[in-house]
Amino acid sequence: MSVDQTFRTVLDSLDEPQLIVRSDYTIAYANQAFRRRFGLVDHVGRRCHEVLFHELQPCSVCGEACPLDRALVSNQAETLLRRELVPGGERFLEITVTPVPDADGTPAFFMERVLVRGGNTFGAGAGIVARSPAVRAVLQKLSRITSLDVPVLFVGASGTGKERFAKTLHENSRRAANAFIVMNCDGLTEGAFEAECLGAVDGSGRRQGGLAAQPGGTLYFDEVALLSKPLQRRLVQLIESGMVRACGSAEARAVDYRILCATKYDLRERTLAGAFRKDLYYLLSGCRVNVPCLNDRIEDIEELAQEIMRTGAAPQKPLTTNAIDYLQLRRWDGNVRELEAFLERAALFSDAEKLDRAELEKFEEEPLAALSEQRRVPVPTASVGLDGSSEAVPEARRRLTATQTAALMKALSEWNGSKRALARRFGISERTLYRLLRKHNYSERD
Ligand SMILES: Nc1ncnc2c1ncn2[C@@H]1O[C@H](COP(=O)(O)OP(=O)(O)OP(=O)(O)O)[C@@H](O)[C@H]1O
Repeated sequence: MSVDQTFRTVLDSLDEPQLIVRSDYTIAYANQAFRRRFGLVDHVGRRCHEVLFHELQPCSVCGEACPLDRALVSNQAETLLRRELVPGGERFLEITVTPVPDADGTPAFFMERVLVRGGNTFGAGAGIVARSPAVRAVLQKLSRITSLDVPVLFVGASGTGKERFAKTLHENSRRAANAFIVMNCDGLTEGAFEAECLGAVDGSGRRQGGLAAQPGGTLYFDEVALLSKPLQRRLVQLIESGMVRACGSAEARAVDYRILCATKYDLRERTLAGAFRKDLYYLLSGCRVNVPCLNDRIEDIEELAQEIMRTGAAPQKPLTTNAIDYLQLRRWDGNVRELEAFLERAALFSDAEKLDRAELEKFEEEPLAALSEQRRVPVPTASVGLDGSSEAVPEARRRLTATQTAALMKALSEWNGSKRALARRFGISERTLYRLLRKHNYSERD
């Protein structure tokens, strides 16, 4: 059964997410509302349980009731409410499956309407992609601390989404209606800090505006590791007392802001080296949220890619299944920001109507990771608290996951270039590549 253009147009005009599904659960069509709501591009041929619940087996095999199975037997519409645990809470999917009979009365296909009902979902509606366990764990952690006013330290490599998660925390907190202010700590002067917090000095020597005048928001210190020593002291005062005092003034003013900080550096190392105040380290490290590298959350890549296509500045172009496979197997040492830049470059400059793997490969650049490795740029490593406790800080890992290794072995059979170029493409050293080849008994004949 194929879905003709007129039928597609009708389905796309509906506001409710609808799938057209065959009795073997494969999707013949997903309307625009569905694709928008569940973030799908290449859906045709995939099965509804994969798309909705990320299950490889049909729901009934996984011990869940299936409205399609029921509709097959009853030959009438069947509705089911399915509870799902999602980051920070739960949600309910109301699924109604309606058989559409052919001329002899047997179901030719099924219409499957999927509505998201109620539930309390942290980050819902904020466009946060959280299919991977790693990001779900982050949202879970954030949901626990959203109502507290404690300072939070976001730790993760550049481009992983520290600011995005911090903003989501703000938007889910009681401070959501007030400002979310970003302070860039790199090169921040005491004067600029005071002006931001207490307002600018007017002609009569009085301070006007500033955060003290618009209380109740969230203050995000971007790259807190680079804050100067005098400002570190003032940040300690701000966290401990909620007050800021202008230099040379006896008067302190309350700055009612929740403090969030972020860094890609190992703060413990900086503290041990004397570059970061111990008291500030302890104030911040109590509530630390590690934001994982994109290489450690490949389950998110498909939806992120679609989100980027949908919201980016470049013209929206569909990504084929092999393009998604490629994005999932490639390394992203520049994290989500690199994915955004790569897809926007391809969407902007490609002449093709849709982007497949071959088209994407045309827009590859020399991986920065290879260059930075040559220059020995330090990357954040595992962090151990001053008290001896340890927590893994995301880092650009040099090891491939099992899926990536399998992909590499597959890519090798089609690869025309040098081993060196292949190793670079996968972000590993040539030595690691040869070690993997030996491990997998790969010979040139293969
Ligand atoms: N889970 C996610 N869902 C949707 N978008 C995401 C997600 N994670 C990251 N992003 C996007 O990735 C981009 C980079 O995020 P962001 O600027 O917050 O990174 P960062 O870690 O603060 O980077 P830097 O340390 O360089 O300041 C943003 O466009 C952000 O919206």
